[in-house]
Amino acid sequence: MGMTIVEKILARASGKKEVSPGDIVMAKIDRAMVHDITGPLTVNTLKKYNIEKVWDNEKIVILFDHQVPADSIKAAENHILMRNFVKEQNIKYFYDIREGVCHQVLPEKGHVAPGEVLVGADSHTCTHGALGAFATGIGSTDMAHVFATGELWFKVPETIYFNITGELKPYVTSKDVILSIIGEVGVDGATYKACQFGGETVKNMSIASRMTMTNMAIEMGGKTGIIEPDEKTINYVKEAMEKHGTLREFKPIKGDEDAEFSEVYEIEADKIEPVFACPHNVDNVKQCREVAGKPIDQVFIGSCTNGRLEDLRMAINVIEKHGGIAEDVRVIVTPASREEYLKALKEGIIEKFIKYGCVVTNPSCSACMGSLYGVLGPGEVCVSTSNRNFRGRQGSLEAEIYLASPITAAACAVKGELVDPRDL
Ligand SMILES: CC(C)[C@H](C(=O)O)[C@@H](O)C(=O)O
Ligand code: SF4
Repeated sequence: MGMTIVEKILARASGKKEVSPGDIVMAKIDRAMVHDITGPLTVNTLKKYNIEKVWDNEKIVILFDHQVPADSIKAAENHILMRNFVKEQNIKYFYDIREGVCHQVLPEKGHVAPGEVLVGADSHTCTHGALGAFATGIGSTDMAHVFATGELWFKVPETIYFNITGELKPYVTSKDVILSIIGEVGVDGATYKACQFGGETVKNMSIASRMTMTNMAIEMGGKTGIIEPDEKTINYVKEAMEKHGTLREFKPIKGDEDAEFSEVYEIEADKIEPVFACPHNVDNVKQCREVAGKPIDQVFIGSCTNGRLEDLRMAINVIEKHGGIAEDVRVIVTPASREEYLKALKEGIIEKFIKYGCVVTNPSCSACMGSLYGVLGPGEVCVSTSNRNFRGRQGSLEAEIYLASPITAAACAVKGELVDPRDL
């Protein structure tokens, strides 16, 4: 019987010829990542078990993104603890407060390659599956095991295949595709499954748009999101590695022709409309026109879902076309990384955001989870390009978050209310 890409990656990483869903395997880890919030727990667990040396100081990536620059004494203490650990263990890849969100920084610096196994102490590690790796979020204590041994056990997941064909309509983006999928599947409809996205629509997407899709696999319970590597993937990865001195050999893997999926969804791209995930669940997905007209207080354009150059471009185009943002709406723009920020700066995008009265912040998780700034007060309504809209996610339990694409979010910023970008 044929194997899916995920099965083949896990088989190779555990030294087996064949694996099937449900098998327990011990896999070798190619890259392991912790950030400023999850790292301290991993380090303290290592200390508790008297582990003196990590398994490989060149395969661990440590990065600060959630609370940067430190916004509290607690955050500053976490940073100190992690900086000390980096020195003590001679960790080769350490990115202090300046680089941006882990799920953009790792791919762009060449830390993710097709066919590899990547674990991160962050639930959106599934993002990296857009590059054809098996990538998944794990807990900080499991991460301590990885830091100590370079291995971790996995139950081989079943795979759901989303076959997406046809062309997306104008004003519809990969964010609308993934939100629509989650609306159909439900927040727990893919629990512990690998969510594989394919078809000509995905093939035509940029790597950034693909990352938006795999990023949100966890929002339907997925163990990972994955897209088979193609020429675009290989070029992206090689370029990133060459640019940052992380060049290494990697062997891309694709699924077998006769691989078995637990479910297959056929999705027609031209039927997808601009949508919002409405409060307070990611699967509460409605067409923009169904909820249009509600006044809003804040718009957040950023995060590991939609803070990349193409997202910033899409947003500024809408704002510029309509001559600016509504007077009483706060718009927070956060590039996902320093590199994306610099590119946007060179293109003049940042200057335009500032000119129109948007607040442009340093690359970070920013307002995404209310852990840094852009916190919402009671009764406030926010349109966000991020990936979670749970009660209290960005501050007050009485605030409301509508998730949307950068085009839709920008349209709402222009109008000062929920709107379908085609109706501006
Ligand atoms: C802080 C971190 C553990 C958390 C996660 O794992 O996802 C955060 O990034 C989030 O998006 O909620
Ligand atoms: S940007 Fe948001 S979703 Fe992504 S890692 Fe940061 S807090 Fe988590």
